[in-house]
Order: sequence, then structure tokens, then C-alpha cells
Amino acid sequence: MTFDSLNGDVKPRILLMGLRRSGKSSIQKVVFHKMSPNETLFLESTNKICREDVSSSSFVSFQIWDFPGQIDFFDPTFDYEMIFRGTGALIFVIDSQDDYVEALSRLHLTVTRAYKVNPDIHFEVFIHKVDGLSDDHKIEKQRDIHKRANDDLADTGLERIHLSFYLTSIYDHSIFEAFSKVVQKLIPQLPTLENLLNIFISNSSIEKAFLFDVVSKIYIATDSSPVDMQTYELCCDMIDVVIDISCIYG
Ligand SMILES: Nc1nc2c(ncn2[C@@H]2O[C@H](COP(=O)(O)OP(=O)(O)OP(=O)(O)O)[C@@H](O)[C@H]2O)c(=O)[nH]1
Repeated sequence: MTFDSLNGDVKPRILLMGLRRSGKSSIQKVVFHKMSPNETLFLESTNKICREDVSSSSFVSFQIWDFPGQIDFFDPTFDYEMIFRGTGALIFVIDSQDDYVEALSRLHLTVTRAYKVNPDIHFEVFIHKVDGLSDDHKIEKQRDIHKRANDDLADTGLERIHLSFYLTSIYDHSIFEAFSKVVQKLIPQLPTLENLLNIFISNSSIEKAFLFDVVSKIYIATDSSPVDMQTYELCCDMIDVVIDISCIYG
């Protein structure tokens, strides 16, 4: 993990990048501001970098930087070296309902620039807006995007760059699950937390344990048994019920 020592800022940074209208601001609003997915239809286009501190617990503490659709790496006022140097994860959002040729070339440019400045960045690709696609279509898109993005890297001799892919939508829990996995990579205590949860489930009759950040519904850690999406969704719904009840009676 890298920290921005220049600003005396010790929070890891997560960048949200991608073409215009790919869904970056919607993701941030839905996950961290409880905006309902339908309300994102009225979001204005972002025209400057928006930074936000997320620090709801000692484990979940980072900054999110939402970028405008088109950043120009050749613009002298855009100090991308400083930005990438302090970055823990770069999320690149691709609109799966649109033609993604341009998005893939932008992804390649962004990843190669960032990697040169900071090879420790985790590169995360959100194949977004998959709510409109059938299950077969989703898998096919993911395979195609995965192949093309890695081929582009191999063509420039950069196959050592690892890209992680996620199918996401703000209309279901997939965006929370994907964000959880991104955030987990930035938590140095993750192996310890996982171990503690393993001990917890083996000493109780509990089947599966998640450690949640209640505010965002991101799970910070879970035991080492596989995550079943339905269990995760059930836990998210229970958290909503608890929050609603505590708003009424709390
Ligand atoms: N169907 C669907 N639409 C989505 C999803 N996420 C975002 N959108 C829609 O995509 C449109 C663009 O979303 P924004 O969040 O403004 O996109 P952006 O990438 O921040 O755009 P810029 O600020 O212009 O760079 C909005 O109308 C959203 O409602 C999704 O998961 N599914």
C-alpha cells in the first residue's frame, strides 16, 4: 500500500476512472451515500476530480477520487504522477451496454501510465451495467473484455500487469460485493481478521461470518469458506432492517 506523504495523508486512495457516462459517480453515490439506483439517472456529469474521505471504522479508511470521463494525460495541469504515486487501487469502469472498444484503449493507456509510476497499484476493472444482460451474455462479455485487455498488455510486453475483473450493477448487490473485494486488498489486517472469523465459526454453530462496515455494506473480511451471493444479500438486507428499526427507536 502506498501513502501520500506529501500531504501528510495516510489514507490509501481508490481512483474511479472510465469513459464519460460509464457510471463512476453512480457507483460512489449508491455505495457510500445510500442514493437509490433510480436517482442516479439525474446525476450531472462530473467535470473535475471529486475527492471524498471514507472512514467509518479504523479498518475502512480510504479516499475515493471520482474522475471526469475524459482526462488528458498530456494536460500539464494534471499531475498524474503525484496522483498515481499515492494510489492503492484503480477501478476502471466499462459500460457493458455500450461499445467498449474506446473504453479498452483508454483502459490500456491508463493502466500502463499508472503502472510506470506505481507498480503496486491494484488494477480493478468493473464491467458495469450488466443488469440489462442475460447470464450467458454476461459471461461472454467478461471473457471478451478479459481477453482483449490482456492481449493489449501482452502486445506491449506488459503481461505482468494483473487486472481483476468484476461484473457489476448498481441495481443489485454486485456493486457492493465488488467494492468489498477492492477494499479488502487495501486492508493490511485482512489475514488476521480472516483467521479470527475462522476461529469464530469453528467454535460456534454459525455457518458463515462476515465482518461488515454497516454504513456502506462493504464486507471487510469473511471466513475462508466460499462466499455465496445469496447469503451476502441476506446479510445486507438484515443490516437495512436493523438500520431502519434503529432510526425509528434508536
Ligand atoms: N442500467 C444501469 N445504468 C447505470 C448503472 N450505473 C449507472 N448507470 C446510469 O449511467 C448513467 C451515467 O452515470 P454517471 O454515474 O453519471 O456516469 P459517470 O461515469 O460518473 O459520468 P461522467 O461524470 O460524465 O464521467 C446514469 O444515467 C446512471 O443512472 C448500472 O449499474 N446499470
